[in-house]
Amino acid sequence: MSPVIVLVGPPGSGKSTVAGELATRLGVPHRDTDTAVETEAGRPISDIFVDSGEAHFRKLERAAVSAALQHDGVLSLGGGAILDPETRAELAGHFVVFLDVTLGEAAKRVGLGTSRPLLLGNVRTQMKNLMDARRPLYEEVAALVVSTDGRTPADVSDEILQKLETK
Ligand SMILES: Nc1ncnc2c1ncn2[C@@H]1O[C@H](COP(=O)(O)OP(=O)(O)OP(=O)(O)O)[C@@H](O)[C@H]1O
Ligand SMILES: O=C(O)C1=C[C@@H](O)[C@@H](O)[C@H](O)C1
Ligand SMILES: [Mg+2]
Repeated sequence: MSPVIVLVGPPGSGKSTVAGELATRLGVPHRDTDTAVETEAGRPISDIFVDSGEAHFRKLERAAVSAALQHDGVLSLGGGAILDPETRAELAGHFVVFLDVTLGEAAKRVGLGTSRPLLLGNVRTQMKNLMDARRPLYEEVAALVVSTDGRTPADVSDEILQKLETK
């Protein structure tokens, strides 16, 4: 078994939201690696970062990605999961979709909450650094890039399902 669609992209690109919509429309389960890590650890990601550090979070995330790739349905990854070379290698052969978003739109969507520890401080600056560094990695693993600016999760899902049918 393996997921029919895997979504990657920066925070605020809409991976979790769109994956939920795709799963509902396809009538299959939705898995999200951030949720899996939180369930397994029994605490929110923001607490894992503060108490145990990012490196520890990345270890938990690596294991969660590997496990989730053994299940069917639609899978959304955490924004930084593709930083891991083993994860990128494991994604080969899957239908991976990069949800693209501009800096301004992503910053608006994530707001100023504390649930995304890597964006604390100046959200726009952190987001810009993170997007610049990761864009080549998102592109490397993706079979399809879908722009999400000015589009609803339903519009984004329509495009992905249409491409899935003709792939
Ligand atoms: N196409 C869209 N248009 C407008 N708002 C959106 C769109 N997709 C998602 N959102 C909103 O943006 C916010 C972030 O979406 P979501 O949590 O799905 O992003 P994510 O890519 O999973 O982020 P993370 O990497 O932090 O898990 C949510 O409030 C969601 O409702
Ligand atoms: O972009 C990132 O590195 C992250 C994104 C979120 O999905 C979470 O996985 C965590 O907050 C780290
Ligand atoms: Mg998410």
